[in-house]
Amino acid sequence: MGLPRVGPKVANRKAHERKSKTERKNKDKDEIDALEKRISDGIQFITPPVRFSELAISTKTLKGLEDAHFLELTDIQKCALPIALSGLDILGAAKTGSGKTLSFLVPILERLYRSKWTRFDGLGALVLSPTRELALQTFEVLRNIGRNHGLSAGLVIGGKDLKSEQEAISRMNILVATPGRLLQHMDQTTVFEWSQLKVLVLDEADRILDLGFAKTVDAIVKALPKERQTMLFSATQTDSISALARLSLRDPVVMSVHAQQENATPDQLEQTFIMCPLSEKMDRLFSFIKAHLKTKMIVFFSSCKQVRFAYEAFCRLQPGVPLMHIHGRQKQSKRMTIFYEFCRKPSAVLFATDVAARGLDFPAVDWVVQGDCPEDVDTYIHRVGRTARIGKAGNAVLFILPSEKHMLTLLREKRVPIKAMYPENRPLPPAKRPVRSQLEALCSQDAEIKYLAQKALVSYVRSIFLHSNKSVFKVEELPIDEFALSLGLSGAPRLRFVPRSNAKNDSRQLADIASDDSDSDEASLEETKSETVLPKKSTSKIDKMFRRKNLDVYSEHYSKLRDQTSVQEDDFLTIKRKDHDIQAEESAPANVTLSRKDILKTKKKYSIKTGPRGAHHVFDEDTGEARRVVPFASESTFDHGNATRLAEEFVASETTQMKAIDRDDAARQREARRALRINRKRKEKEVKRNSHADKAPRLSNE
Ligand SMILES: Nc1ncnc2c1ncn2[C@@H]1O[C@H](COP(=O)(O)OP(=O)(O)OP(=O)(O)O)[C@@H](O)[C@H]1O
Repeated sequence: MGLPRVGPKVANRKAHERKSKTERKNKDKDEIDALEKRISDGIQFITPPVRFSELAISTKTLKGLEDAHFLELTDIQKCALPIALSGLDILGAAKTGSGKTLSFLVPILERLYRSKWTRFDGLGALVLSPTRELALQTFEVLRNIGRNHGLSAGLVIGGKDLKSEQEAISRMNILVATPGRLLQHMDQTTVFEWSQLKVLVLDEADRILDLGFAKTVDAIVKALPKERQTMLFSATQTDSISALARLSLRDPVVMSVHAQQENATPDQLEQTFIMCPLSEKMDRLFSFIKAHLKTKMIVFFSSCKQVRFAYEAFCRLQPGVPLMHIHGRQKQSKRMTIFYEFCRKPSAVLFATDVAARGLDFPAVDWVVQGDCPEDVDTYIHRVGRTARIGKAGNAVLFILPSEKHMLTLLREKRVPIKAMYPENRPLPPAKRPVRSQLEALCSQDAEIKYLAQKALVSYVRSIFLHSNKSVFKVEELPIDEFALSLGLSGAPRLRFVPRSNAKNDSRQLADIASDDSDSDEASLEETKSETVLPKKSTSKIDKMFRRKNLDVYSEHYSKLRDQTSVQEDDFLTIKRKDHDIQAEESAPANVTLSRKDILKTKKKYSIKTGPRGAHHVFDEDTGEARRVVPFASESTFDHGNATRLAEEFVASETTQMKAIDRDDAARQREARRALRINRKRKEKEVKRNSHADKAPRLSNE
């Protein structure tokens, strides 16, 4: 058998293909030579470019940009692109929504194109993003503008099958990745090769460097080749020299595009604050949503528990606008669905944690509402940056407590122009749609809402306790009981970590909190279980009943949460709290096994104060807590009695107790409502008095 004969037609086609391939190669080579010359001549620096077509970039990239309707450069792009295209390292800061993404994606495509990178050359560029959502968004932009190049690009963010990622990753020329998952591949994927890498980008660099990613990023950077271009971009610039040194930037060009401008936030962004007591927040938030039904709004809270409570409670109150919520404890697929759904809706309210605060490009957001005071000015800037993007108008409102008013000074110091929504020297007008009584009703009828309200409260107070800036966040000034009432609860749960003046075990309290994370439902659940619904000293039957009833709710949630969290593959989406003032030494006791002396002390204290004499106890070796040993009854000693009678007796006693609890609950709610009524009337009178005073003729010296 000979070789298969090739017909003249096929041979012609192959020859034609070869010819056009050679022509294409030659054309590319000519273009690359011309581009290299323009770049080395520094032509781009002579006349600052206005349009993408004026840059020294390939026709393939230019076409991709034009097809995506990117024609003119934004300020940061005008500054960064000529420098990045010439291969220099960059440290870039520019306002939110100013177009930083293209400032590094275009240079990546160009660098690989000019190096004649092929799919067989392996990894050429790496973009690190702090969150999966941001990575996905960057990847989409890259796919859009890079479609005419023959390069391969991959998204490495976890949440997907590691094996399938492992197979694909070795073929990728450009990767957009979150640090945790990338490091996992560097460790475990043997075929993954990065020794030729030319460009490294850190998007939202300050966050990647500050918030718990440091070690991961260190490990990644250490493994990458030293000869590379490195670019860092953020809306708020990091100035930590050590952080930058770790990334081994070579004489980076530092650009702070909007540093000279009067404001650190977009000029077309209208920023206001409402200073109101904590106990009025829910009323005012709901009223605000009701007053802006035809708009698209993001409402930020600092923990996912607050997000969940606001979302679930407001859903039941049906404000008349679609409500959504997004936080770090949801499954990745769910977050994606919510993200796209919110993008599509013409009007909607999205309750969110700071997982949505950075980099995400939600189109046409009218309002950013900050339901609680952000941790610092940078977080404020990133949150409000979800609106007023690329020259569009936008509005932001910050709900702030009177005790947090120092934050306003900090904001103004950092050139954030924020003004009061209502005149500061007068009392606030009453909320138009108060929801307190509805929340009360919800809490008493719906165990889930009550559970979420308790958790939201604990989590909020904890977040205030953990914030490092004590001139703004003063946990001791929080009106916790009033806040509890405003959430619909009949009282505040016990909060072990709220500092008390005579607290002897402060370090232990601190340790309890340090071991928790504001966005970590599961971790704090254990604590909340023991703190809020299982007060250790409660002894009445009602207390016991209350404990039993709520434990069911908790345990149901607990198992759901366990299911939910077990499918999450990596943890870097969880917002990690930044440098709060809990020192390592302070937090140590949580994990330290108590000394024998300490255990003996605890044993003694317990037996003297509380233990029944002669009872048999065991002591937990780790915590030193004493438990009474209840002996099992033996077959012979256990009196079974009549099962039906026992059951009837049990049901009867439980029913009596339930009724007692209901009566007690109703009385407490009546009392709370009465207090509210009195308060409201007092305020109305005050407002009336003030308005009369305003209308009264003024005396003048003239
Ligand atoms: N040259 C341009 N012309 C028109 N639109 C642009 C241009 N560059 C970027 N955009 C659009 O502006 C929006 C914001 O861009 P981008 O997300 O890159 O901003 P950013 O500065 O990274 O924001 P953040 O700091 O919030 O992450 C996007 O919708 C993007 O498509």
